[in-house]
Order: sequence, then structure tokens, then C-alpha cells
Amino acid sequence: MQNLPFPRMGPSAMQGPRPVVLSGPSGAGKSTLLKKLFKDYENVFGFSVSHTTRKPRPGEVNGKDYHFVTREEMQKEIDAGEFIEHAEFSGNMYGTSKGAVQAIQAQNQICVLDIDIQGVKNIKRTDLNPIYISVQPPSIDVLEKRLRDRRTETEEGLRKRLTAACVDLELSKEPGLFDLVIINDDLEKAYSELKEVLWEEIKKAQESKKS
Ligand SMILES: Nc1nc2c(ncn2[C@@H]2O[C@H](COP(=O)(O)OP(=O)(O)O)[C@@H](O)[C@H]2O)c(=O)[nH]1
Ligand SMILES: Nc1ncnc2c1ncn2[C@@H]1O[C@H](COP(=O)(O)OP(=O)(O)O)[C@@H](O)[C@H]1O
Repeated sequence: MQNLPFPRMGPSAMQGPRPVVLSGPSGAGKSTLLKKLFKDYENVFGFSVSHTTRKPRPGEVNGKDYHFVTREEMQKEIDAGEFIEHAEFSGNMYGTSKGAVQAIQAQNQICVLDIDIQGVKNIKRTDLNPIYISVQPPSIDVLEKRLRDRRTETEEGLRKRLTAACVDLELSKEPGLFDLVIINDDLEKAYSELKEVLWEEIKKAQESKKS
């Protein structure tokens, strides 16, 4: 992260349920897994809505999937110190604002961040203390097929994402970077593994809602 000192969320970040970071190559299945999780555990999880300068895809809702902004708007907020982390990915800016995380933590929900590997490294320098999970495809060929079938990218976008995917898979081998790596081959199996690692936090969040 360029801006020092590294952001600290303050003591409140240490209270309440532990956040969860989901990372991994574009097209690995993060959104698909998260959609299932949010459907099955409504109110337990809250999605950290990132800012991005990329254009919305059909069906994406501003303020729900992302805060869609211009580069100028985003840079202004970064300069004002409003972001925990930010990164350039495939020609666009992405970032997690302090407000996005605080909005979820204020509701005592498990805050879920879907961020790239640069974001993971930058979050490691904060006191957010999340569980770090990498979702990975069974192979680059499968990833390419899934990205093509998703039909969200131009040929150039696809190439950039595949190049970034190879870098991501290499960097993800760093020992201790992730608490868990999930290979998303069979979706139901991958989802079971995700639920299993989050089980304790889910139980805690459900208990605290009862009391
Ligand atoms: N560092 C960082 N990465 C983000 C953030 N939001 C999304 N990303 C990552 O940006 C990449 C591209 O996201 P997106 O354009 O939605 O494409 P998709 O992952 O292929 O659906 C993914 O790896 C996301 O995890 C953020 O706030 N910070
Ligand atoms: N286990 C799986 N088997 C087959 N297709 C999958 C699987 N998981 C996800 N997909 C499909 O692959 C594409 C990329 O998944 P997505 O959740 O958008 O990835 P990400 O959010 O990591 O970029 C989507 O079209 C999705 O429906």
C-alpha cells in the first residue's frame, strides 16, 4: 500500500465476529459461493461493498454489488483516507472503504470481503484480523472456459484476467498467506468446505442474535 501509515480500524475491529476474506482468480467462483452463503445464512453475513471504476455488468446494482465510481471520485476518497485498501486490477481501480466494513460490523454481522491478492496483502497490514480463504479453479483451462461461458468479458478483458490468474495462483502458494485454499471443482463440495471453515463463526453469530 502506498499510503503510510497503514490504516488501523481501531479497537472496535477486534470485537464482534471475525471478518472473512475471499480471494482467488477472477472466475474461480467467489461470487457464486458467496451467493449461496448469503442465501442460506441471511442476516449472519454482510457483504463489504467495494468501490470500482469498472463499468457495471448487466444485472449488477450500484450500492449492492459495487459502488460504481469514476477514477477521479475514487482517487479523491482515497486521498481523504477513506479506504482500508485499494488496488489496480485489469485496468480498473477497486477498493474497500472504511465505511463499507463499518456498516456491516455495526450490525454485528460477519463481514465478507471479495478482494484480489494485492488486497489480501494490504489487509494483512491492518488489524482487521479476518479468516483468509483462496478460491481456486481446478485448472487454468477450466477457468478460461468458465470465464468465457460467463460472457462478461471482452477478449482483451479475458486475457488480462487469465494473466492475473496465473500470477494469483503463484503468489497464493506463499506459506501462511491463506488459512484455507478451496479448489472449486464440484460446486457443492467447495461450498461444504467453505461452510465448514466458517462454521464456528456462523454459530457464534447465530447465538449472539438469539441473546
Ligand atoms: N483489492 C481489492 N480487490 C477487489 C475489490 N473488490 C473486488 N476486487 C477484486 O477485483 C477482481 C475483479 O473483480 P470483478 O471485476 O468484479 O470481476 P470478477 O471477479 O471476474 O467477477 C476480483 O479478483 C475481485 O476479488 C476491492 O475492494 N479491493
Ligand atoms: N463449481 C463450478 N462448476 C462450474 N461452473 C462454475 C462453478 N463455480 C462457478 N461456476 C461458474 O463460473 C463462472 C465464474 O464464477 P464467478 O462466481 O462469477 O467467479 P468469481 O466471482 O470468482 O469471478 C460463473 O459463470 C459461474 O456460474
